[in-house]
Amino acid sequence: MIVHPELRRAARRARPPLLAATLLQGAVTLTHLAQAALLAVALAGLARGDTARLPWLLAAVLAVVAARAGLALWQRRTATRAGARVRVALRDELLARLGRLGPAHLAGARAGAVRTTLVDGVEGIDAYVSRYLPQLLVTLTVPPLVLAVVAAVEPVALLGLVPALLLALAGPRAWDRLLASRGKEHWDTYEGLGADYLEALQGMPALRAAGAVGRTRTRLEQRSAALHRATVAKLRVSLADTGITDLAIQGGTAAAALLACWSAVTGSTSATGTYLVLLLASECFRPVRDLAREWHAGYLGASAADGLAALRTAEPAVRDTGTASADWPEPPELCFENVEFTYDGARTPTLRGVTFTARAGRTTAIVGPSGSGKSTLMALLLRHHDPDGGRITLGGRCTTRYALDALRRGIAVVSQETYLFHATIADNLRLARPDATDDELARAARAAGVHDEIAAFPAGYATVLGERGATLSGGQRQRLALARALLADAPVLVLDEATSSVDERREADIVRELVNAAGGRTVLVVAHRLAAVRHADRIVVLDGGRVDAVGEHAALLGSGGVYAELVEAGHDHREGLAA
Ligand SMILES: Nc1ncnc2c1ncn2[C@@H]1O[C@H](COP(=O)(O)OP(=O)(O)OP(=O)(O)O)[C@@H](O)[C@H]1O
Repeated sequence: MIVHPELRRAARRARPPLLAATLLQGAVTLTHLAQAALLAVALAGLARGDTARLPWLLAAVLAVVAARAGLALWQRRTATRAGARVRVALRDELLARLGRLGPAHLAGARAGAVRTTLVDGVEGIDAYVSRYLPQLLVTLTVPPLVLAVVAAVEPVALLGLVPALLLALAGPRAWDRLLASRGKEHWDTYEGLGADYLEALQGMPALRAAGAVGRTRTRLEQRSAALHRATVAKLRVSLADTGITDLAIQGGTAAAALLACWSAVTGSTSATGTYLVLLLASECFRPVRDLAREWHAGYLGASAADGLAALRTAEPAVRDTGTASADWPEPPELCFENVEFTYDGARTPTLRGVTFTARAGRTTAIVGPSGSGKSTLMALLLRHHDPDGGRITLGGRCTTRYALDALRRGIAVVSQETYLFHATIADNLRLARPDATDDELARAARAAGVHDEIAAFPAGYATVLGERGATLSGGQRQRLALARALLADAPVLVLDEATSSVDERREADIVRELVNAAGGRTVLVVAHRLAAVRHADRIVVLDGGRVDAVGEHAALLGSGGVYAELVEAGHDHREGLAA
């Protein structure tokens, strides 16, 4: 009888249908009691040779059976509705929470584990809440009622029923802690296996390239074997639990029957009373038996409760306390003012006193050696983290004063990791703006340098992409993501290595086209290859988390320093390739 607070909280979301399902479950149980009473009267009549009322009694039994069938169907439907309400509300809440947690949380969590919690964990909660909980309430109320009736008819039978009932309900509680820990063990293994499989599937090209497919298969087999062991261990405890319940039920029923027969033989009870006790003794345990059955359906939910609670209550890396909307009348100016930042657990700061301004409606490039902190700057701008010192302002206001959703909607981002969905090209583009016309799609795709290729596909914009855009080249994927960002029509556009999969000559053209298409937006371009950013209005050079220089291409090149070294390194690399 594990009632985790998370499960109680889940149940509160569907109180009315759950209450109705519980009452209907109670009504179904009462039909069993009514049937037992009618049969007891009929059997007692038969024993006395009185058959006059028999047809009526049998007709009443049939009516009760029919009523039960109807009530059971109604109950099942109501419980399913309650379960669906819990499931939908819980998934919505968890997805919203994941959205708020943002990439900072996902960097530390495994996608497969989160998927398992969201899908299987929530399904388990549904079974627990819609099936186990109503049955639990019925089990706690109906048997005492039956005992009261038995006490009125044949008190001595209580000597068999009460201890057995107490044993059936309280005995398995001794296992609760073990049951909970085995359930958790099983859930953790299950979650880990799900995460491993997802990772192996997504990383198959890398595994194949590294010749590691066989090793991964062996590891997955070991994980599967561990899951099998955890399942058996869990079942063993669960079966011991069920075994005790069954033993108590059978012992209690037999003892009550013997005591009722003894009363009948000694003549201290009427025939009707004896039959009633015999039949009620079995009915007294029916809810307990049903509870044991529903427990197996709800056990997964009870095991997943910790994981769900952890996800639901995980704290985002930043607080969403701002209220300002990000509807700037003009593209906003962006300022980094003395920004300091160190990742959790890192020994050295990633950004040290970064100060620069990206002018409104202009293109600012951020360049620097690998690891200099370019992507971290973008992560701070989008408030995946907040600076430890200094501040970032957009349109003259600190980013923390904007509502997070509004801020992120105001900044369209294309990063080096694009995500395309298993849907048509048009659907993928319209993610950014569902009401965009076909002409607007084509215009954005043209600016991103991908329209001609789309038009050359037999189905054009109706071409269905493989999962994660697997049926496109890396460059095509990036350019589609660029088109999507342009369609979003946000006043600030961030291109974080957005064209790294495009060949160098094409990259410079695309960035130029994009900046034209961005038409007065405030654009930030992070790029390794300097050809792509040499025409930017302003270039910020980062080195080791500090701003090394700010200026235009020619001036930066002329003054030597890190920028000139980067340009030089680019030349050397190209010459090396050409040689
Ligand atoms: N989530 C993280 N947790 C801890 N350290 C991180 C995290 N992300 C980045 N870092 C560290 O912060 C530093 C800056 O990384 P960042 O990705 O911002 O550099 P970058 O200039 O964008 O590099 P690149 O050009 O290679 O993409 C690196 O030393 C990196 O190891």
